[in-house]
Amino acid sequence: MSASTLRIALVGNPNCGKTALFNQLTGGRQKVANYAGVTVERKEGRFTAPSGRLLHVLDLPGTYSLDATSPDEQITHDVCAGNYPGEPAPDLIVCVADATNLRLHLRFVLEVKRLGRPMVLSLNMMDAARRRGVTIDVAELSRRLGMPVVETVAVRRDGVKALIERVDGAMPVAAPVQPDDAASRADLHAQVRALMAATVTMPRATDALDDALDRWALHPVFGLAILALVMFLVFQAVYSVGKPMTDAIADGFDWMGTHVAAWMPPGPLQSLVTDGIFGGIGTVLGFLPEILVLFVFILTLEESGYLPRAAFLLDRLMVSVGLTGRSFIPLLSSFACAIPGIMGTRSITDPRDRLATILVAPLMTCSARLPVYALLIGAFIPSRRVLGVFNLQGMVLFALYAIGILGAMLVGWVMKRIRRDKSEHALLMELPSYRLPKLRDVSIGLYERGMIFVKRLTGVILALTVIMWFISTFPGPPPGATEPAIEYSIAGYLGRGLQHIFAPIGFNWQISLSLIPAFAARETAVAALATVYAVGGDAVGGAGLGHALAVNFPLASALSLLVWFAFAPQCMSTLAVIRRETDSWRNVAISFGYMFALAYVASFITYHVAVWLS
Ligand SMILES: Nc1nc2c(ncn2[C@@H]2O[C@H](COP(=O)(O)OP(=O)(O)OP(=O)(O)O)[C@@H](O)[C@H]2O)c(=O)[nH]1
Ligand SMILES: [Mg+2]
Repeated sequence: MSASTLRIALVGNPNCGKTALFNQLTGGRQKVANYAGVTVERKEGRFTAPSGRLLHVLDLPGTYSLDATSPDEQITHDVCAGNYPGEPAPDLIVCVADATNLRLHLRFVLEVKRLGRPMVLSLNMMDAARRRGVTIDVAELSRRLGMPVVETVAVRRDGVKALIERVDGAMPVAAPVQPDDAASRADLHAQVRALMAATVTMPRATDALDDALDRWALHPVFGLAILALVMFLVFQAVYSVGKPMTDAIADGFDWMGTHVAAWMPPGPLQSLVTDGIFGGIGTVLGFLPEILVLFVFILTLEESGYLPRAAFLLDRLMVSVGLTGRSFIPLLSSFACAIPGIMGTRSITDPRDRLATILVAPLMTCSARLPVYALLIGAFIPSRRVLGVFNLQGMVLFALYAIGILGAMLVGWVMKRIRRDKSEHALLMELPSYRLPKLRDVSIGLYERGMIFVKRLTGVILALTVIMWFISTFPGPPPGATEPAIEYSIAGYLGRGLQHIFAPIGFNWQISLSLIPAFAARETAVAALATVYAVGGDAVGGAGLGHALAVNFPLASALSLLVWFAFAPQCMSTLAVIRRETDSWRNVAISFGYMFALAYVASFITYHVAVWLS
C-alpha cells in the first residue's frame, strides 16, 4: 500500500451516524436507520481526498464497549485492535459520537483512547445538538482528550467537510494519543463527568417532543393499540395503493406480449416469448408496486425511531414465547427478506436467543411471497369493502402476515419448553430520538429494494422460467395424442410424480410442480404457474392468470396453498445463510424439517376443513 493511502476505521456507539458518515464520505449506499444495531458487518469503501490522497474507509458495527459481547461487536473490537484476520490495524480511528448524547458516548471514546492509536473524534449530529441548545467547547474538549475533535452533520452533503480537511492534512494526521496512566483507568465515569462539566452545557430539559410522543407510544394499552393500527394500515395501503398499479403493469405487459407475438412466426420461439417471458416474468414484475409500497412503510418506520419503542412494548410478550425484545427488529427486517433478518440477529448477545430468532425468522412473510399472496387473493377473494372502509383483500393479506407471526410465536414457545436453560435477560436498548424520515434516504432505500427485485427477476427468476417453459413444452405429444400436449411433457411427468406428495393437501400437478422453482425464489411460483397454464392453452396475460387459476382450482386448494406459503420451507439462499450464521448443518436440517412439517400439517387441516365447509 502506498504511503499516501490512509486507512480509516469509523467506530462508535450504535446509532451515532457512522454509516451515514461512511455513505457521505465514500458515496456508498449502506443501510442507515434510526435504531441500534443496523450495521452488523465490516464494510469497506474508498474515496480520493482533495489532496489526491486515497482514503480507505471502514464502516463498523456500533458497540457500547470494547469488551465485545455479541458477534457484531467482536468484529469492531478485532479491527481496532489489529486482530482482524488479513487486515492490519487502521492508520487512523475516527471515533464517532452523538453530540446530543455525549454523557453516554464519551465513555466509549475514552475506552478507545486506551488503545493508544492515532485517533480523531467526530462530534456528529451537531445539527440536532444545536437545535436542542447543547453547546460544546470543542477546543477545550480536544485539549483535554489529547486528540483532534471535529464537528460533523453526516446527513448533509457539506456536513463532513471539517472531517475531510482533518484527515487529509499532513501525515500523520494525528499522533497516537497517550493512554492515560493506570491510576485513572478505573473510573471512566468520573472522567466523563469531569469532561462534561468542563466542556459541555446541556439544556436542562430533555427533548420535550420525544417525551410527549413516548407517553403515547410506550403506554401499555394505547401503545399496543397504536402498533396494531400502524401494522394494519400498512397492509391496507399495500392493497389500495399497490393493486391498481399492479393491474396497469400487467395489462401493459399483456399488450406488449401480444404485439411482439404478432411479429413472430408461430412456433417454439413465439411460445417462449409470450408464455415464458411476457406471461411469466411480466406477471411477477407486476407485483413490484406492492413491494415498493410495503417498503415505503418499512423504511419510514426504520428512520422514524419508532421501532425500538415497539420492541420495548413487545418485550414481555416476546420473552413469554421464548424470544426477546431484541428479536423484534431482526424479525421485522425479515418482512423484507429473511436473509438480512438473520444477519441482523448478530446484535443479539445471548446465543440461544439468537438461534431461536434465526429459526423463526423465515416464518415472517418475506416480500418474495407477496406476489404469490397477491395473485391468489386477487383470484379468489372478492374485492369488497368491509364496514364501508376496509378492503377485504387487504384484510386477508393482513391475516396471512398475522398467521406467520402467530406461527413464529408458537414455534418460539415450543423451543422454550424444549430447552433446559430457561434464564431470561432484561432488555437494555437505547431509545433514539424521533426523526422525520429524509426523502433522500427513503428514495435510496426504495431504489435499492427495487433493484434487488429487478435483478432477481432478470437473473434467477428468468432462468427458472425459461427452464419451466422448456420442460412444459418438450417433448411434444406423440402422434394421435388425446390429452393436452403439456400432459406428455417433462413437466407433466414431474408434476404428476410430485402430486403423490401434495394431493392430500389439495394441490394439483401444476401447483406441485411450481413448488420446485419456488424453492429457489418464491416469486417464481407465480411465473411458473403462468407459464404452465399458458403453455397448456389458458390465457394468462393481464389479469388472465388469476382467471385461469379461479377456473382450474377449487377455493379449498387456494386456501391451502396460501397457508402453505405462509409456513413454506425457506428458500435455498435462506438455508445457506442459516448454515453460515450458525455454522451448523444440524440447524439447517432442523429449520427445514420443522417448517416443512408445519406447512404440510397446516395446509392439510385448512384444505380438509375448507372442503368440509363447502
Ligand atoms: N439529524 C441528524 N441525523 C443523523 C446524523 N447522522 C446520522 N443521523 C441519523 O441517525 C440515525 C443512525 O444513523 P446510522 O448511520 O445508521 O448510525 P450507525 O452509527 O451506523 O448505527 P449502527 O450501524 O446501528 O451502529 C439515522 O436515522 C440517520 O439518519 C446527523 O448528523 N444529524
Ligand atoms: Mg451503521
